Amino acid sequence: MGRYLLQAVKGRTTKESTMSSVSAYYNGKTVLITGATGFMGKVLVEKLLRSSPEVKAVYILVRPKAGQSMQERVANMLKCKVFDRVREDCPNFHEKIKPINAELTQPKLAISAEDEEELLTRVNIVFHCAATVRFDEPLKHALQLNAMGTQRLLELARQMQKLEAFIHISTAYANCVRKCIDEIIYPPPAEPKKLFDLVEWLDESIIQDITPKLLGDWPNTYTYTKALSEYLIQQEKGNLNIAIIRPSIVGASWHEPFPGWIDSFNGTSGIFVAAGKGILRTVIANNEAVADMIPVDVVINLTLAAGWYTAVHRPKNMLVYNCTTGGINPFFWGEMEQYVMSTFKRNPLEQAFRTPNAHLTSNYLINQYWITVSHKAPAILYDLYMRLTGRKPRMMKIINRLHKSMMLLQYFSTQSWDWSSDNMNMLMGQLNTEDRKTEEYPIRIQHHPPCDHLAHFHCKVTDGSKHLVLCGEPLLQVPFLLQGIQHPQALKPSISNQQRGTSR
Ligand SMILES: CCCCCCCCCCCCCCCC(=O)SCCNC(=O)CCNC(=O)[C@H](O)C(C)(C)COP(=O)(O)OP(=O)(O)OC[C@H]1O[C@@H](n2cnc3c(N)ncnc32)[C@H](O)[C@@H]1OP(=O)(O)O
Ligand SMILES: NC(=O)C1=CN([C@@H]2O[C@H](COP(=O)(O)OP(=O)(O)OC[C@H]3O[C@@H](n4cnc5c(N)ncnc54)[C@H](OP(=O)(O)O)[C@@H]3O)[C@@H](O)[C@H]2O)C=CC1
Repeated sequence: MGRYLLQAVKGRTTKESTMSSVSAYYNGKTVLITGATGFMGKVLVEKLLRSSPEVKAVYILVRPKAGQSMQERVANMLKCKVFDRVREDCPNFHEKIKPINAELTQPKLAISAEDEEELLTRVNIVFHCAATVRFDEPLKHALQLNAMGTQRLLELARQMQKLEAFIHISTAYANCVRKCIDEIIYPPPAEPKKLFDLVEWLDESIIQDITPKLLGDWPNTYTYTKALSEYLIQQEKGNLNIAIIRPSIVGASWHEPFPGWIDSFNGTSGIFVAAGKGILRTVIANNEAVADMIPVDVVINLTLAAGWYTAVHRPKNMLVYNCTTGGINPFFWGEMEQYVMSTFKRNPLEQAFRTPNAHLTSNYLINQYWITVSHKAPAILYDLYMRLTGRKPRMMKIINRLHKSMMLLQYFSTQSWDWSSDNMNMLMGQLNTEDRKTEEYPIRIQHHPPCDHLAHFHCKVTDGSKHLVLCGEPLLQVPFLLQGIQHPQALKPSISNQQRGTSR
């Protein structure tokens, strides 16, 4: 093992090596992860523990939430199906995970002095995934978490005695006001410190009122605060070795730990579910615009590989990695519609409201027409039926929520962006022969026709905390869209639960 560690540390790429240099690098290291309870964080923790079983410790910053203590949350998280494979490979993997009570919006991240001391003396690599990804987050909270939280974490990282790399997860849409996005930090939408002062003393309602003015061309508080945090990192990184990863729309896993895992309705996932349930019939989108989706495991591979490269090669300048697919393997929303619809026709979901039949349109009036005819009218009738049969009406509520999310997403479904990917290509070149041979860290999808990889990552949605199972197979439980909807013409599942072979 020592030989591989040495090789990795020296950045050698010899043919004799029999282990991925990325995996070898993390063996023996102490890692700190924020956002580990989230969609991407879980996949990061899993891959790290599975591919580098000798990793020394993985500290995760976790807050108590929804009446659950930090310990309860972590115990629940580790039961998640995404950890099945690592559980099999290394049954004691949980012993490596060291949860730390933290709240990123609080001064000093609300970490106790004792825990802070432990982190400062031990951590070698930081992965910062925590963020609010809600598009409608009030500006004050989005700033406190995405921008100030990042600043606070940087402050902590600067004091870490053994830190080798700090990896920040941003988004490819942080600079979505530009059409061509290079792997550089652009000027921020506003001076972060001035904004922090402003939100400190201004009343919440006044901040809400002036938010559209402050956002300017930015479509939401999420992308705005992610742009600010990139700039803050550039300004305040000091001597730290930092890299920024910018994924586009992150979808279900391609291969790892198994195809199709997802546990979030963010990005396109919720829309696909609504379409598959037959509830969503019309979507504002441009057929010719690129649907830039990337599987979560590919993003995590790139993140870990970038961590290795940053720590071992210590590039002079901070590197930004655009983690996108459109430039390499473009797939368009029009193709997506056909692909998603044909998949649902072949593999109908359980208890669908109607037969799936969603269409994209870029015409606002046509969309409004179909919203009235195909969304609202059936919802009103269905809710009437529910009332008459003594049950609680809920379809209109679902439809309204769907419309709200479609409104927030349409900015991204009607435009295309060009992201350069030179750093991603460079990183691929840096991976040693063993990395390429074993494909342990595939960081881009280039040799598969688009539909091939979509077959995995769009149509397989499995388990997770939200009990989603949509593997080109029936959907089991989807909170809120499904519960209570027992339409007489509900589509029958194409295969049984036993055949499905999932844990739920
Ligand atoms: C056929 C072809 C299609 C083509 C289709 C094109 C679409 C084109 C998309 C472009 C996509 C760009 C993506 C940008 C790239 C990033 O950077 S992605 C990361 C960015 N963040 C996001 O995507 C988040 C967007 N979502 C939001 O901001 C908020 O969820 C919304 C939309 C404002 C809704 O807020 P809300 O009404 O308060 O609802 P929310 O609290 O989110 O959810 C309440 C409950 O409903 C559940 N739920 C939410 N949505 C759903 C759903 N759809 N189904 C079932 N349950 C749901 C939640 O899980 C939650 O359940 P519990 O946790 O309570 O059990
Ligand atoms: N999903 C996507 O499509 C994309 C995501 N990204 C970026 O990737 C990163 C991860 O996203 P994703 O996993 O999807 O997001 P999730 O919403 O699934 O996870 C967010 C994580 O941040 C944690 N968190 C939120 N608020 C706080 C807080 N106040 N203190 C401590 N921790 C907090 C959450 O913890 P808790 O469980 O306690 O809520 C959770 O672990 C984000 O930085 C996001 O911007 C970029 C592009 C696309």
